Amino acid sequence: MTAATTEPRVLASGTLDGLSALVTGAGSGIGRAVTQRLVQLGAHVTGLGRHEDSLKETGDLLDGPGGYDHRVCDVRDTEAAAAALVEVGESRGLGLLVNNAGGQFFAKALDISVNGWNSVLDLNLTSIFHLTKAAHPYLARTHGSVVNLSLSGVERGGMGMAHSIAARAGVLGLTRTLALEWATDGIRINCVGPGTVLTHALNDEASDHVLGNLVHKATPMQRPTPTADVAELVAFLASPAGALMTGQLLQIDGGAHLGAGLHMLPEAYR
Ligand SMILES: CCCCCCC/C=C/C(=O)SCCNC(=O)CCNC(=O)[C@H](O)C(C)(C)COP(=O)(O)OP(=O)(O)OC[C@H]1O[C@@H](n2cnc3c(N)ncnc32)[C@H](O)[C@@H]1OP(=O)(O)O
Ligand SMILES: NC(=O)C1=CN([C@@H]2O[C@H](COP(=O)(O)OP(=O)(O)OC[C@H]3O[C@@H](n4cnc5c(N)ncnc54)[C@H](OP(=O)(O)O)[C@@H]3O)[C@@H](O)[C@H]2O)C=CC1
Repeated sequence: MTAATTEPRVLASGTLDGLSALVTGAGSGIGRAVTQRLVQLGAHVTGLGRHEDSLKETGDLLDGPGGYDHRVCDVRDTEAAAAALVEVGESRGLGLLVNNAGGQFFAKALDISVNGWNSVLDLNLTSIFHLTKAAHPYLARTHGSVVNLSLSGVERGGMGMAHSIAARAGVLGLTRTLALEWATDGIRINCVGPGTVLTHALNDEASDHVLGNLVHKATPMQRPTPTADVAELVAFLASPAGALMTGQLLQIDGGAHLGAGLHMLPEAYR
């Protein structure tokens, strides 16, 4: 199954002129699409990830008036990730942090070891707490924002994803709490919950049969979420049009969170 090619380009060019952004997991999939769109709209993006080659490839694919550089870093090394962010903040300021790096393995809760649990929680929750906290002084200066990549259905549960759902529900709680605590600092923080996005990463994790179930049975609109749609939503939240959006979970999923979603469909992950 291959990704849809829809390219929503709704925001006007120049919308993010001068914005300084940091995107984790910028070397592939959603993170790469977000980086591409932010740069098209005029932002300067620093991409973070563990693999130099894929981060460089993102840079090679960019077209637009903004700028791009990258840092190789594992976000689970919370000190190194915070240091990379501070370097960006000190050198050119920071107006947007996109916590996109994440993922999990699919397993029933009874088959998840303590180590497996911790590795997914470290990646999808703890790293976000540390990086977002490190961003506070810089975002306060710019009245900037944070976008956390979450999951469609995060408020309901997801078969085979106990660790990941628990982590993302934690991120949602963190998001709503920081939206309250940091509102008077002028900082906004939101979650975007994509449905099935046919990135290479998901294709590697799930069979065509599973992907077919996710798209055709678990998604009322019966189509996957294109990376470009997610990217446009992230850009919207970072733009002046999103100036009063904070503490939100925006699910961009063709209705998957409503009830026909994977949480209702045990066979979705088999
Ligand atoms: C089918 C439903 C689809 C839902 C819709 C879509 C929702 C979400 C989509 C996406 O997120 S798309 C992106 C998909 N790609 C990924 O998620 C890949 C990312 N995964 C990883 O990077 C790694 O798996 C990890 C989660 C970071 C773990 O990596 P780490 O290097 O820390 O792991 P290990 O050291 O190898 O193992 C740690 C621990 O975990 C246990 N474990 C690993 N895999 C499995 C498994 N498949 N089942 C059970 N347990 C597993 C492993 O055994 C280790 O535990 P111990 O053995 O030491 O106890
Ligand atoms: N695809 C989908 O259907 C959906 C995805 N999501 C979420 O959206 C986000 C992006 O997913 P997607 O683009 O599909 O997946 P990808 O695997 O393509 O993207 C994840 C990116 O994060 C980076 N990354 C992973 N672990 C680390 C780490 N420890 N430190 C730094 N960077 C890391 C990876 O690069 P590298 O390996 O080089 O470090 C990779 O570029 C994830 O959080 C995912 O769970 C949510 C809903 C649905």
